[in-house]
Amino acid sequence: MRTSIATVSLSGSLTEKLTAASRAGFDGVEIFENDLLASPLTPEEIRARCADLGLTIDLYQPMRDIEAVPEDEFARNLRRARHKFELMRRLGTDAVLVCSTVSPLALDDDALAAAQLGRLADLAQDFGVRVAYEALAWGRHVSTYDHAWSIVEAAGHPALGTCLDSFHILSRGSDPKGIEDIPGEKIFFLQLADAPLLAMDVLQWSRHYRCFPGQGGFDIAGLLQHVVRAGYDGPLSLEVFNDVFRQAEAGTTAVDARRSLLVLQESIGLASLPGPVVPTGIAFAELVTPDAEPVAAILGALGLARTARHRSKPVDLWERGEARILVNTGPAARRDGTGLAAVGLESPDPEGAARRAEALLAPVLPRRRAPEDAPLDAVAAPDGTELFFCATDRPELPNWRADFETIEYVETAGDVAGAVDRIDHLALTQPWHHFDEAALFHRSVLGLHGQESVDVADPYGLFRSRAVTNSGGSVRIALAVGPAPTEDETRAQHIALATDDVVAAARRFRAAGGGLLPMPANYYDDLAARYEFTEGELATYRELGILYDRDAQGEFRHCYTRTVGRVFFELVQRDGGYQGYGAQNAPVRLAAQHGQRPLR
Ligand SMILES: O=C(O)c1ccc(O)c(O)c1
Ligand SMILES: [Mg+2]
Repeated sequence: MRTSIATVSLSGSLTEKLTAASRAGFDGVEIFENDLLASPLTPEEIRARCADLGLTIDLYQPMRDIEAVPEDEFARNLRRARHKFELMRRLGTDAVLVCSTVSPLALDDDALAAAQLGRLADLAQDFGVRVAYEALAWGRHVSTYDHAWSIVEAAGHPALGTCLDSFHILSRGSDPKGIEDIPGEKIFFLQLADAPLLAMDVLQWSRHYRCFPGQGGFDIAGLLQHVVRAGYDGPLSLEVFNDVFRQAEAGTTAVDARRSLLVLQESIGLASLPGPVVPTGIAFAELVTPDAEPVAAILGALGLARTARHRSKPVDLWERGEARILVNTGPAARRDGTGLAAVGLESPDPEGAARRAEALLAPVLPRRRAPEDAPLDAVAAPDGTELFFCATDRPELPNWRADFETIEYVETAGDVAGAVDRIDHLALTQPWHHFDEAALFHRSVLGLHGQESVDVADPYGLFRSRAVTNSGGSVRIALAVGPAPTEDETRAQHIALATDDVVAAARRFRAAGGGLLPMPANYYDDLAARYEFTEGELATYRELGILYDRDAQGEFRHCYTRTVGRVFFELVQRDGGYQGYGAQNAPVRLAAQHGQRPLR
């Protein structure tokens, strides 16, 4: 099906919006009246610009407060409509959206509404225009799709149909099954928007919190299935009013939008994409740093050993069990300081994973960073993190480890208490305007499941986190966004290493000279009130800065290292199937971090 996007969904000037929509691969746009009013371009120029960009103008909108009014008022409305139909002729678009009225002048009289919409359609027909009547969820007398349809049906005019908007339908809790009772050719337009499930005034909800399908809590796929069964064959058009997207870069938002439509179409069999290849583990995390020394000191204290060096680049491999961390001191690091730059995901089919990513508009990175490197499939995540699809030590596939030469190192004793053995999770802080996009990206491109989104208060604002995981939990990525007093802190990432004895791990780390993040005494007093601990247990946690959480399945104990540049490490002990990440403790941890000066 053709895809379209309302200009209101994107930021910038009309030209910027159109360019972004075209680059992302949309077939058409809905022109929002305010975008046209604010544009220096004439309607003819807008029409030409769209044509140059390969975009059709599928809808002009909105026309408001037309129907069910006293005759003298309606005469004025028709006059206004005539002006807009003339404008639409210049724009070269033949469909207009009319929202159900919110005017205090409007009467609760369906017969009058039908008669006046019929007369509007008469006039529209003279201009070759079709009128699509949409029920706003907060319409004065008409607020549900079935009510709007009954008025359109009563009017019985060929130039009058209905516009369905998933937000208005689902926010009212209407049953979308009834859509199948509307003849497909009378559904003149379909607007799609998702939204988080919030209990709030529906107008505010609609104007500020809409998001792209798959990013909220509505069953957009289910609704779309009813619309398709009704026989609708017009465009799938995204109409998303969202405070964040209004400020984000239009190009990125448009790609995010198109990705959401592709996934939506795939979910109901309207598009066929290379299937998801779910990663089975984290092969490595790659840090870049201008100065390896502080990073090496922390990794060493965490019990990892430097085991190999890249054959041609200043990259070291540190490992312990299945926990592998690359430390890259190449040129990128000198530009940007210490940070997490790349993640290797163990993939059953690296090439297939990259094909899906590409089909879902992820930027594909060159397969080789240098001629002598193993050809690895890689894409960039929305936050710029490079994701490598890896096959570690599988003879038939290129192996990233083959790029590394083993170096002599002293094997630290085998089974030490508290040794880390793998990466439990990665926490990737997202730029604030990429949060929803990041969650959809990781779910759709990588085939990971999204866990519940968690909001907690941070000393400097709201900290929001949402984890995506594979079904066994061997890949866990916590996507987060939160304000912080410094730029580095808002971009901080962390690597959580799993151990089966966090107390021993923390002690060893400290004994090896590692700096643990101290936690406030008040936190432990509160823990003592909430849970019963064995004799001495809490004193140990207090001494080491270990945090504690519990869910229905099990327990979680974790502590943090000091930050180096924009990176810190967490030691975690998960017991009995605990599924979370200690979000309860995040405000305390964040406050403790804000009070620390990072190591350079
Ligand atoms: O919020 C509004 O006014 C508005 C306008 C046009 C639409 O299509 C819509 O769904 C909402
Ligand atoms: Mg709408």
